[in-house]
Amino acid sequence: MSQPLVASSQLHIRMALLVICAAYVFYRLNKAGGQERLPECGLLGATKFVVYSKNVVTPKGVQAAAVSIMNGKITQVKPAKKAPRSKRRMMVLDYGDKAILPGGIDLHAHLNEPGRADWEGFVTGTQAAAAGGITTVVDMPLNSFPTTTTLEAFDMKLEAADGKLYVDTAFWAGLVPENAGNHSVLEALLAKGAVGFKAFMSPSGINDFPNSNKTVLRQGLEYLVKNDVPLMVHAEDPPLDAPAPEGDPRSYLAYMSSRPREWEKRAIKQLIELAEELQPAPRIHIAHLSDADNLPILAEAKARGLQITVETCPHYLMFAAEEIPDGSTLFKCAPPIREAENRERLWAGLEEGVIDVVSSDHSPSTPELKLLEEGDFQKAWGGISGLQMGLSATWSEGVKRNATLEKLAQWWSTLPAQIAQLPEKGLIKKGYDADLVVLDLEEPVDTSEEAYRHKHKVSPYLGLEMYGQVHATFVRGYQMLVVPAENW
Ligand SMILES: NC(=O)NC(NC(N)=O)C(=O)[O-]
Ligand SMILES: [Zn+2]
Ligand SMILES: [Zn+2]
Repeated sequence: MSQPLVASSQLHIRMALLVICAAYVFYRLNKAGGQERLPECGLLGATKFVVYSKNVVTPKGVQAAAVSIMNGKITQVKPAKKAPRSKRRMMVLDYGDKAILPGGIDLHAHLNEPGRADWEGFVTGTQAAAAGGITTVVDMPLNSFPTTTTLEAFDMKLEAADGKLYVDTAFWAGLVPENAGNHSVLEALLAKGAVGFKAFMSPSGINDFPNSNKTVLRQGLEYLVKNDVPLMVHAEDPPLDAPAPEGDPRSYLAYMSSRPREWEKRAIKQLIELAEELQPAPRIHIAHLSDADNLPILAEAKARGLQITVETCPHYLMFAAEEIPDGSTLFKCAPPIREAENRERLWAGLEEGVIDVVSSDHSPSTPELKLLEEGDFQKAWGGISGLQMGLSATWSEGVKRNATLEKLAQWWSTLPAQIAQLPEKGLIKKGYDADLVVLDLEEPVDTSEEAYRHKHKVSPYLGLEMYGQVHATFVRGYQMLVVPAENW
């Protein structure tokens, strides 16, 4: 039965995107933070237009090229030394030497709706995504209430998202001990359009999303392999008798030591074992890798042909434990941000392709739960707000380490599209969705609170000096104006 099921589940994935897209509300975002409903969907009413720049990131490399767009699709990518002239029926947007990349695809964002929309929600979450050059968000199954582990909960997700999305949005379903062995539930969630499943090997911080051990993961994977869909795993495996955190609750180093490297290593080893034990080979996606010590075993596993993919996050690539002030719970996340030396090895892992993708792991809460005044790392909510900043932060830090635009597009768009199996996304290529981001590589990013479109202005990225400001974001040909044209 596996063949038809694969086809039908992929068809449904596509349909779910289309259904949700049809329910879009399009706004032009203006700098004052207000919203203006566009009279018509589409760029100033145009369904056919051209974007041009001297630095378009195409599958053939960075080229001076004109990208023709019609009805939300890329119809042609034509190398051209100069921008074509606008004609009456064909507007040309000339972005000069700014970079044009395939729109960012963030595989890991907690938008927290329904149930905890006071933490974020679809409106502010997807507006911030557009402002940060992200054209597709894949929403996490937890921190919303209910968690997306049942059919009813998935329906509630879709209903809650209806009419609130500014970028394309797809959904992970949750794999938990209660549904892992119930394959008809997993089947139904895939049929609804889930791109895959997410599981935790450590407590998730949310009571109704319990963690799974290897046996539970195996139960779920036995079904998922038949459908060739990914299982994304929070890979930290704390021992049952893990001691309570010790020391000053405001100390960052005490927090970091309370989630030691062994936890990640033990989890990743088990995931590699599972990938080896099961036939056909399961797709296992390791969420938010923090500990670079795991890179050699991951490289080996990949070299053996296992379908393991790896994600890291901008905060692991940008920050370092030595620089995190005590009491600064803005930086609390799990697994923890480690030392500068570890960060450099993560960059090398990305460069070598052992780490495939960068995603935000945007996991905001209300400001109160971050306990910013007490600065108590043990009690504060674990999760960093950063969906809007992830792409620019990766560029800003990457360029210091000789990262190229081609790599940036791979980490943030091409490979995420492959992992989530989103057809026709992730490349600037004829026939693909016209999802584009225009970046000014040298311009300082506006990291002010006013520019931060998330619900709460609580993030370690605020006020930082970063380079690579987003100038425009196109979602299937619809322009989400971020910087008003007069400021280009
Ligand atoms: N419940 C969460 O949002 N958890 C998240 N929290 C982090 N990363 O600190 C995560 O993805 O593990
Ligand atoms: Zn996680
Ligand atoms: Zn997460």
